[in-house]
Amino acid sequence: MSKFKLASLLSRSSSSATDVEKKLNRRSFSFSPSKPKKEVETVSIDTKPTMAATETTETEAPVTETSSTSHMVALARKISQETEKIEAYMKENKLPMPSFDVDAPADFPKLPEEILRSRYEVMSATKELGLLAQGPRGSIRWGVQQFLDVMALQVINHYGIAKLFPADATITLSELQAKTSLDPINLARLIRLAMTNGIFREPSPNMIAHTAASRVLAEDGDLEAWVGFNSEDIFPASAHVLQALKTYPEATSLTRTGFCFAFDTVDKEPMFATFGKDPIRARRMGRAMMSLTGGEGYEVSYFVNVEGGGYDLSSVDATGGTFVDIGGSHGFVCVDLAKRYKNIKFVVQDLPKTVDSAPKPICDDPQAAERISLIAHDFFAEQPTKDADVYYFRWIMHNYSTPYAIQLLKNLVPALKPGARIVINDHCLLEPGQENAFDESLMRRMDAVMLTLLNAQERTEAEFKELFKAASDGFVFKGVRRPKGCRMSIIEAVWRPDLVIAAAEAKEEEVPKTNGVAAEAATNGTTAASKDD
Ligand SMILES: C[S@@+](CC[C@H](N)C(=O)[O-])C[C@H]1O[C@@H](n2cnc3c(N)ncnc32)[C@H](O)[C@@H]1O
Repeated sequence: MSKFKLASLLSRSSSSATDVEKKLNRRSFSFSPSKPKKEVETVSIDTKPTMAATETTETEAPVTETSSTSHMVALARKISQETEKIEAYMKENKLPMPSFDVDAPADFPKLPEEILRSRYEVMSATKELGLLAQGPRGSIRWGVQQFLDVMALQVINHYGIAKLFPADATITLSELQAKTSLDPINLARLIRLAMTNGIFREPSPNMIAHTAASRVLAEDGDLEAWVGFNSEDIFPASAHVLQALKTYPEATSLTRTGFCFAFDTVDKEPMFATFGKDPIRARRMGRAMMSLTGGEGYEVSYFVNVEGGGYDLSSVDATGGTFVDIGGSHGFVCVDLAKRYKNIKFVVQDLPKTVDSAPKPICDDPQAAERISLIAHDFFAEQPTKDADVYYFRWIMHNYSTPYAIQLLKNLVPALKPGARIVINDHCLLEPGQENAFDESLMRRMDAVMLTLLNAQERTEAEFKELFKAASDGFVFKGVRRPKGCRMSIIEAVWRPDLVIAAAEAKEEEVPKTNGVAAEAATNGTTAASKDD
């Protein structure tokens, strides 16, 4: 008997989210130890973690810790050294230094790589120095209360306090109190708590003024949505994660999440369905996502620009092939790709409501627009676009726990032609301490958000590889790349059922495993095959 059931490998394999949940309501391999990370091709900001006791920087005059220099002083010197580099660059380019003064820019301009690196060094070292200055007990005692800062910001954002007076004006506390239905005493106490984080200031007793932070909260609707989504959806949901984990420790179901416990939807509906019924909340989440993904390190250009380490589709372009963007929203990735590649045909798939609300025409370039079609498709059903060259998932896999993610890949199988590429564009977690400290904290928070809302997760390279392997032996994992400066990685596999068939036949004929590519592919998940490709 062949080890590989070819019929099942090539069979149609769609099923609904609920079916998946019933069949596979367990975490299948999340706890498998990952191997030490091999060198990734490119990583974003190449700073070293600063928590290590023996710390050096990659600057010309490294700050080293000697027996006469404490780690705290080494950190303080590093902060000073890296800040001076930032200042020198800003002065040279006649740019203002960061400030919370009301008229200061809300963001740094786009910085060259080494200055960006200095910024990250300062952020990481400052955090570490702050923890050391608090001491271990103090860092925990006071760290655990950070949710109160979120609570103050939640209330201020919800009541639109920042929009109640102009950026260049001051207002008395009583005038501000008169402009809102928020109880006056509570307004005063929460605004003063927010001030400890640079949001508003009190230049003289009972006179309130804006800072650059409160000003941007008033002016930037996407940031307002980001704060609303985080503080009114994720924050209450996170307070129920413990309850969810205690009740359903396997933590894979979309309807048994912290979110579901917080909003009374346990075993009723997943978060996406709850938002589907509430247009205001759905719109807020959409704008919040725009605020995140339009930000530094997430731009679509990182995927599109081959010169900067993006994904090369020129061979697909040469043959006029097809690119399918699964869960592709309004198709903005395909629009950018279509402007670069003049022959590729694009199919954007999403839920009917999303497809219906896409702009028409999809973009202002007719040559690009005519090659992009949008179709309604539920990615928990079998893939309807057959024989495409590339199937692309951006920000999709991290929304699902392992059983669902495997199902998403299985649903492709009936549509795949040999050589079809499956490209996932998501965070890919490095081993602890390999990322710069700021990015690591950001990605691990995102991982926790996924747990909170969807019992989902960010993944390591090993976990992505296992997803493909669990979905079908026909997927050949090709590895992970990350464009420089980008937080998202490009994870790729190719569909090679021929190798599985050959391996099965070889096995049936009792050909020794060492004989050839096929047997190797069958046993180790296909390294040889990817070299072949
Ligand atoms: C996090 S967004 C990612 C959107 C886009 N790929 C991007 O990079 O911004 C997830 C997308 O998946 C879509 N989606 C959710 N459930 C879906 C389903 N069952 N079938 C198809 N699309 C779905 C949502 O409408 C949304 O556009």
